Amino acid sequence: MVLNPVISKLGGKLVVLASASPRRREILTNVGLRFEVVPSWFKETLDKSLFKAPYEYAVETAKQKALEVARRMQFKHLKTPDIVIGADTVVTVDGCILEKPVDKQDAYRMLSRLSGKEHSVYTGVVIIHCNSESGEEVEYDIVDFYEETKVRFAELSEEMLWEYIHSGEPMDKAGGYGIQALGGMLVEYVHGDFLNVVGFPLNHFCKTLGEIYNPPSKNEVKRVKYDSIPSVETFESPGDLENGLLACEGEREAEEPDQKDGGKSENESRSSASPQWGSVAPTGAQGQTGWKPVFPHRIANLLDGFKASKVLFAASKLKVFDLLSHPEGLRVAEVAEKIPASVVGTERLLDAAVSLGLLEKSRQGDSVVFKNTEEASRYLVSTSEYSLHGYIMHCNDHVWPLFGHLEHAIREGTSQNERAFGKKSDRLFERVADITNLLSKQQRKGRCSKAMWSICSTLCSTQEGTLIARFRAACTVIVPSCKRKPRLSRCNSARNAMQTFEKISQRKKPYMSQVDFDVNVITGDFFKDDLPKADLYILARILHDLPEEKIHILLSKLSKMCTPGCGLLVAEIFLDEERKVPCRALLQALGMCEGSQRSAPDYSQLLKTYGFTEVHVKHTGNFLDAILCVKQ
Ligand SMILES: O=c1[nH]cc([C@@H]2O[C@H](COP(=O)(O)OP(=O)(O)OP(=O)(O)O)[C@@H](O)[C@H]2O)c(=O)[nH]1
Repeated sequence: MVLNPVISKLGGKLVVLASASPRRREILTNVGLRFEVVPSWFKETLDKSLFKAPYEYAVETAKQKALEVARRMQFKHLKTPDIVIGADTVVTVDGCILEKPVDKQDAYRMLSRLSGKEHSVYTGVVIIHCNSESGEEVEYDIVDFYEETKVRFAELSEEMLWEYIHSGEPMDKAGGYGIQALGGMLVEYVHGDFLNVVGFPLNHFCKTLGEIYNPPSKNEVKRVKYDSIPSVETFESPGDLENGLLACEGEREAEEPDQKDGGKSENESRSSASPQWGSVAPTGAQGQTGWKPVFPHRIANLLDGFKASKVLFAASKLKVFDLLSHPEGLRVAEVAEKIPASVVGTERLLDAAVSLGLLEKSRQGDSVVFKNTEEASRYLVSTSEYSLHGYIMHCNDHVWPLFGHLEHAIREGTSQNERAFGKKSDRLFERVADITNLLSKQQRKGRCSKAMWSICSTLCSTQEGTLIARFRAACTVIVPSCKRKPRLSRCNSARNAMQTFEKISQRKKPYMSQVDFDVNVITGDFFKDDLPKADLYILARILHDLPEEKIHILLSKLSKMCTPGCGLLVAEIFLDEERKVPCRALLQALGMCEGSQRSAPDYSQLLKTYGFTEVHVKHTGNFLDAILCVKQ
């Protein structure tokens, strides 16, 4: 392309736009860029008081949006994009940052503030190059910039303001107006890049690409190791709501998205991810209607997805990751001998695991050796502290056969236990026990608890001296008794529990060493047996798979046991309110028996009827989300 040789340099790369903004998509599509759209789930709630200037806030938000997508794609979609583009647009007036209005009143506040004045529009843009070539952890080369445009509004009459607000246009736009449409009528002048106001400074973007590809100046490229990426909490803490130098009084910029009645909530933003999660066929500069075929990455990945899962399962079952934790690595023949398996089959398995990023392959003299990646050592070795081996085996031995009968499950609306295992059983844990019947009693116990244990490992981990309460053969009710702090006060108990959950769900530190209470293991049946007394009860992956009447029995029991101030932490995957995401919850539902997946507000409502009041909801993006309640 003569007009922009830089854009054409991106051809053949997997470019991802980490934005739900239709305007950004259109601007980039119009110049012939081929890309996928994966809207970011990053919540725009960074503490504004931490930034010296508004553009720094916009750039950092753009960066976090893009990084969230880069990381999610790598782990959830098993593919690393080449380039991720993120952007964030804010309006500043009188030292205040205005984002998207949350409702009509908020739009009114913003627009009346802009009336008759000049303001600045900043768009922060981040271009991330994801570098996974070295076979090590993905490195992110981050280039960022911002663009400022000055805009002056005419004096706006009340009538004009309200008519514009009632048009609905302000709601998903920074500063509450769309310069490209009706909002253009409010504008007296624009100094600077018009498209920057619309949400994407195209000219600056192309110049930056030019600098990167011709070639980059080392000083401008910040190379960031994956490990060193600052993890920004996407859950709003009360502190975020209270602080914020640049957040203006009376404005609701930092409110919980689900309280917004106008702006795009997190749920909406998340749910828009699915339909757009595919290749965008650009109309191109030649015309608006010409569709060009593009490779359907998403469908291709889905086609191969089951094979990739099965490679993970088979390698885990054959204890390949245990063998390959050997520091020097092993040759194919050595692995084959130890498994034991055929050399040719082993080689295929190891090569496939390398291609999936689970193993590393290198040359040592004349031989080729395989060893675990860091991630495999951490999560796939059966004896590792954070091992997911039990969960993987549960997926292989139980979930996999069930999903082989998915068409029947859908036609009949029932779980396919009988078809898969030749035996009717209506509860998950009984089924887990069924498939372990072949094992010795001791092994059976281990298998059940291991499977559930590693599913719950985002919540807790074993350590000498710590014990977990087990009911119905699976360790899913956890009853910590605060021995060192005999009884926490109501408020402390709640806060401590959630902080604990947050720490352990981040998977960064040895979980239980962070926990300041002891945990007792009690084996039993939580429907029949008495529950032990505790200050905090944790129901991890229990409620979703229970029918209403069993939920009632369990929650009534817990409600009776809990005195005011006692906590109940429910860990499940939370659906969004429109039941569109997360994918993991909806896929899990396909194999469920009598239960149902719920959203956080559904759980909150359910628990309320048993006297538990919601204190905190945590969407982790991990295996489990959590809702913490306190008994009133
Ligand atoms: O004149 C206009 N000004 C601004 C816009 C649009 O406003 C939004 C700005 O919001 P943000 O940068 O947070 O982007 P989102 O839409 O939330 O999408 P992300 O997924 O990237 O967070 C942006 O859409 C601008 O296009 C406008 O249209 N006209």
